Amino acid sequence: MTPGARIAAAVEVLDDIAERRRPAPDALKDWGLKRRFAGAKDRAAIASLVYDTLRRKASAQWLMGAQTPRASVLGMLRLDRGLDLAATEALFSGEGHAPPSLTGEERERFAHASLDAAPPEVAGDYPDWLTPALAQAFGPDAVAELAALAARAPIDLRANTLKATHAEVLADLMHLGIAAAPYAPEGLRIPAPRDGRGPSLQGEEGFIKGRFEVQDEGSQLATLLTGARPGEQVVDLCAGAGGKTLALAAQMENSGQIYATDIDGRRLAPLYARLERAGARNVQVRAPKGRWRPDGPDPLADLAGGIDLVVVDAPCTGTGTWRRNPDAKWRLRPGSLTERLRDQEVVLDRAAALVKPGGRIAYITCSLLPQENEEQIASFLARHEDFSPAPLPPLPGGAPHLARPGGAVQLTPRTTGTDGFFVAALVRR
Ligand SMILES: C[S@@+](CC[C@H](N)C(=O)[O-])C[C@H]1O[C@@H](n2cnc3c(N)ncnc32)[C@H](O)[C@@H]1O
Repeated sequence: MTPGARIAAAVEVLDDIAERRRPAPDALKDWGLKRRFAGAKDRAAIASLVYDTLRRKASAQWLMGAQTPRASVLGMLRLDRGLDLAATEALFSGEGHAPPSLTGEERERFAHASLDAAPPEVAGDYPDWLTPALAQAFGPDAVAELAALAARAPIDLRANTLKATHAEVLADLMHLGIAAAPYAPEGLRIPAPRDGRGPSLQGEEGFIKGRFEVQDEGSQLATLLTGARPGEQVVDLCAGAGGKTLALAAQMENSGQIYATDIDGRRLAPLYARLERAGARNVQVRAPKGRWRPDGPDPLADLAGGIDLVVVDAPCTGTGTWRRNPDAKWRLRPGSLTERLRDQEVVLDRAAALVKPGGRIAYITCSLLPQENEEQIASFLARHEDFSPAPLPPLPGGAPHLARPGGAVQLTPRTTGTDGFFVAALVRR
């Protein structure tokens, strides 16, 4: 496909996403199924155009003065890819499968419009209903924080110390331009690929042998902040596919016991093979039969009141991961925030019943919203008088972060260079 034809394809996929309110991966998959002629490089280039456009959707549309997918792509080419008018006109040539040529107005706006007078939600590329929450979280830095969340993320890996040292994984993957991650001791980083197409890590021998996992540095730091120690009895209450379970197993040096569960047993399915590959031997998967309900059978019933540490990697809006999932920011609705807030209350109350006196809860979200973070903790403390805020272990390498009430921390792309994570610790007196 020519570069122009790839642009036309991206506009078509964005049209589908806008008109049918479809998730970007589904729209891209459908497009690919109907266009078998497109090769892997074409598909990757189109996906990268689509995701980059979604990252900058509000500012691109403002710049071009129109709310169409075509305007969004044009604005993104200038704001994100830094293309000039001549290069853009060469792509929008109107020839073959390329999109139609620029109109006079498009040419004018592309060359001269600016974001100088753009409101915060446009300059920061986020849905306007979140303005009050983000202003509460970041004050005058809200736009800068959200702009950093609209950039492409690097690919982060974690050396699995149950199988290999950090230095060994680094040496194994030198051909990918990898370097040590800035803060997480076992972290490694491949810079954000320019064309959005990362290396195929799943084919690396080191991955197949479990010597490393793909995991954002923020997620690695959050796991360290749980303070899980070798020999402890730990519940990973929202284990999902087990990203943090695997990191916890390595942090605990395969000793003590981790009980991994989730409300939805199906989500735990990939965990069995991942544990095997990673050589994690201190994990028991306790899958519920069907979906766990507060009034149904509890796969953790025998553990009540006896656990040193319950890790609550809570269901949340995922606002902190918008770099990797830009589609999600335009799909998020106030109703889903309300639902997540209710889920978080349920998991936290479930965690409280498992902790022994003197034991802890580590509460983690990948959200930037105070309602899901410090406010959720404040409301938990009001419901559970036997718990108090506890200090977190120091962040490795003096990783910069934002301080939150009760010693909690907020990591952000702008401050820490990671996905946005919130971590708080609570101790049962
Ligand atoms: C942020 S994800 C977990 C990600 C996972 N820990 C990882 O690191 O890969 C949150 C998980 O919480 C689960 N969840 C939601 N409500 C729950 C509940 N009441 N009890 C346990 N798990 C719950 C969801 O099914 C989802 O898998």
